[in-house]
Amino acid sequence: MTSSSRNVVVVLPTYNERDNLPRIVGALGDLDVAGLHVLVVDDNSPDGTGDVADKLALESAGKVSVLHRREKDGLGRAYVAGFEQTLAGDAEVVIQMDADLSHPVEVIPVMLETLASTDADVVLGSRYVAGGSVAGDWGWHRRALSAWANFYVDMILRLGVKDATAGFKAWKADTLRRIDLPSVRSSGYAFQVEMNYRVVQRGMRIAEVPIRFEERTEGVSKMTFTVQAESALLPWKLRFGRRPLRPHR
Ligand SMILES: Nc1nc2c(ncn2[C@@H]2O[C@H](COP(=O)(O)OP(=O)(O)O[C@H]3O[C@H](CO)[C@@H](O)[C@H](O)[C@@H]3O)[C@@H](O)[C@H]2O)c(=O)[nH]1
Repeated sequence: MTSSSRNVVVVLPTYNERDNLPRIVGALGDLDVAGLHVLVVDDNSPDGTGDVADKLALESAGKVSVLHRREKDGLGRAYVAGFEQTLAGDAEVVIQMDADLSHPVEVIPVMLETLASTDADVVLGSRYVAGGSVAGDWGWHRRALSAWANFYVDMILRLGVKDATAGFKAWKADTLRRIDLPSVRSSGYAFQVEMNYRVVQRGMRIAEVPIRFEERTEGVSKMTFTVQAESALLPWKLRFGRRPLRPHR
């Protein structure tokens, strides 16, 4: 395996993550995963995250690369751009994770093992299966909002997953190839739900492995009212819109 092999590509979307990025890239570099590559997708962050990413890429001997986008366009579209660039290469697995260290890098080998040893088409890091948890500093309102979001999504879409809004996933590259990525429009929580919906709609299987979700210590969440409103509407659009939920191959 050479340093430029890219069997497993971790896609990290960044918007104002200057302080977090070196830490997460360092933690990923310490993992014992053959052919692991990191693709940072930065939306021209005003805090200079793009420059930090370029420096990390220069120092990485080909293990880190950067996709610069012109302006902030939402987490969902940043992922889609990163996935599309990755699928043009030879990756077998694509990991999606936040760059703010809220997702535990040490679970990546578990996710890879689950993808390799089960019939799962995608594995998600779940806060709500046995063994999963959220950081103790989550206030009651955040816990309630997250629990409500999952209840709401399950009530409308019946996706069969405990943590439908989770943002930490390991995708078989072929699973992503079977999803019509250019037509994915949503962002934030809604992006996670829409991607799960696409998987289930195509008769593919989602597995969940437990994670502990940590609260970010640097920078701020980009969650806005618009993102929350989009998330509230999306399940109805998926269920009753022009692309209703119906498994097909
Ligand atoms: N490139 C780019 N990156 C973005 C953008 N918006 C957010 N990001 C990046 O996407 C990651 C997550 O953004 P946060 O704003 O920190 O998300 P959150 O509120 O903590 O929500 C997370 O957890 C939810 C529940 O699991 C998820 O539903 C949600 O998608 C996200 O993963 C971070 O690395 C952040 O820099 C954007 O417009 N462009």
